[in-house]
Amino acid sequence: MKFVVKLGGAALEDPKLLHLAGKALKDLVEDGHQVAVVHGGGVQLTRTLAQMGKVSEFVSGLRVTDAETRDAALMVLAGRVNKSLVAALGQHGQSAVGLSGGDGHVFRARKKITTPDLGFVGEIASTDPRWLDAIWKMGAIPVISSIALGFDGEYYNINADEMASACAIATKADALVFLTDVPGVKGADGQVMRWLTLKEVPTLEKSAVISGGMLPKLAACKAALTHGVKRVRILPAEAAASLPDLISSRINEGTEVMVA
Ligand SMILES: Nc1ncnc2c1ncn2[C@@H]1O[C@H](COP(=O)(O)OP(=O)(O)O)[C@@H](O)[C@H]1O
Ligand SMILES: CC(=O)N[C@@H](CCC(=O)OP(=O)(O)O)C(=O)O
Repeated sequence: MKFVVKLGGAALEDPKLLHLAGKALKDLVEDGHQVAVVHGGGVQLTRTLAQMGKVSEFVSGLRVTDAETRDAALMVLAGRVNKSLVAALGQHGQSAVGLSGGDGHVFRARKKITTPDLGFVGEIASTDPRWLDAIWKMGAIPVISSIALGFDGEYYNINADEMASACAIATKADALVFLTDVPGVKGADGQVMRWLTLKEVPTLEKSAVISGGMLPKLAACKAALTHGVKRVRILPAEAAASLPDLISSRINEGTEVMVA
């Protein structure tokens, strides 16, 4: 099976979770699966920006990104966070190749047109997954940061959930899993929903049961499901070890997002 696993910044903060996730990813590869990792790093970027004296501002879960913020995103996401993840996989004896969307033109971006304007925030305009195939042929895991190269020569900051769904669609993945810092999507009663259909999402958004970072995540789930990705799950990073159980549907953690 082909898995795209998205690792959120909050999960990457905790060395124990990183260790757990790294082991689970290596086990999947050992079992003969193809695995691509797309990572975030929002928390880490916010921290670096604060050190630079910049306050982070988000609109519907997306960071307002001026040129200085975009350059910091390159430094933090494509740099420190990406390389740390490659190193963590290496500690498990799993080789990994770090790249951002610009490398090999795997992901090209265009500016996201929004009101208000978000600056250098992009969306994926085209993909070329051949480099990912080459990395898989070598038995390695591609580790992809959420930066993509525009046709105007500028790098764009892409929400990592959106990048993960673009990756799952481009590679025709069987499953897209979001490893995150919450036990799943919580409903109006505060309980984790074991299943969530796309039809239910707009009502939950209108009543603000779903907000913040969960908005782009569910938009990414929808994009993947409507473009042929069969399994989409939001999973607490603590449950990373149960990733292989996803294949047999024996998994009892997180929220399975479904078309209907
Ligand atoms: N209904 C909901 N259920 C769970 N989390 C929610 C919900 N609505 C908003 N959230 C927020 O979404 C966040 C997860 O998104 P995000 O911070 O972007 O995670 P990640 O870094 O893994 O992408 C949670 O920490 C939580 O604050
Ligand atoms: C446009 C936009 O908002 N990009 C995100 C990219 C990182 C990300 O998405 O990280 P998490 O998955 O850890 O939240 C940002 O700047 O925070």
